[in-house]
Amino acid sequence: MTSKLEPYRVPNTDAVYYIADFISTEEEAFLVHKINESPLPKWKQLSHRRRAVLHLRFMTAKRVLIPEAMPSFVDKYPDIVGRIRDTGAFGSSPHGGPNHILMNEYLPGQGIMPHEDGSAYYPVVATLSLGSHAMFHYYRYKESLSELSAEDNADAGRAIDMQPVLSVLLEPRSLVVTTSSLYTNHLHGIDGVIEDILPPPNGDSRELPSVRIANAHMLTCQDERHATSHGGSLTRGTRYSLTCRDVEKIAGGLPFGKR
Ligand SMILES: O=C(O)CCC(=O)C(=O)O
Ligand SMILES: [Fe+2]
Repeated sequence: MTSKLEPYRVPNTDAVYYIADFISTEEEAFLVHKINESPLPKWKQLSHRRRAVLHLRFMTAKRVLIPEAMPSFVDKYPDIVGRIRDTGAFGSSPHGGPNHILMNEYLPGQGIMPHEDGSAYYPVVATLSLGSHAMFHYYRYKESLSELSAEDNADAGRAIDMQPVLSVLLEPRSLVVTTSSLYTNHLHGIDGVIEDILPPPNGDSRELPSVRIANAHMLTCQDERHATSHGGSLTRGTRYSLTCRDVEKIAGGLPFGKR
């Protein structure tokens, strides 16, 4: 990854970068307003939450991108796409920056099951959080078949080790960049809870989930800093995430080329 991102590298990994205050509170308020204004057909109701393929640029069922103009609230004011491009996160990707953005809405209590983002994208995702924090966990698969229980085998999927390999607290207005092995052979997810409980760092955490926040020292919001340094709980509000990726194949064979 580029040297520009290096100061934002989350300790204990070489694959995740955390940038607090990637946008201002004014920009956040503007974006949330724009998101809520976006026409309803753009929203898709998933089983647990709404996702708007604010498709900025559209992807077909065959996972090929059809060029479409992005709404101005992601590439003019605020110029999220340009700012992400400037971080160098997509410096080696086919189009040098994100060309596709999926937007998720999470009400308190809603989350996203551990999953992989898949191979249609270049293996970098930059996620902007708006409105509320989220506790974001990365998971690995269990290694060998012998570790699989009969139940796991019946499921025919690979068993997931539910002890996260890395947990980061995503503050509102922050950008988290996931790259390389944490993109390609790990999973990620957010628990569907109404509050995140953080144990006191050196206290007795036997009765509490032992979550170690890898980016605790990088946080800038008062409540998040307090909860991670002293223990406590953080109540979820409505959160929007803009997940920005580079779709490798573009319909019509017209390469975008780097801007
Ligand atoms: O909301 C987030 O931060 C994660 C969303 C996600 O993993 C996805 O859309 O693939
Ligand atoms: Fe994802």
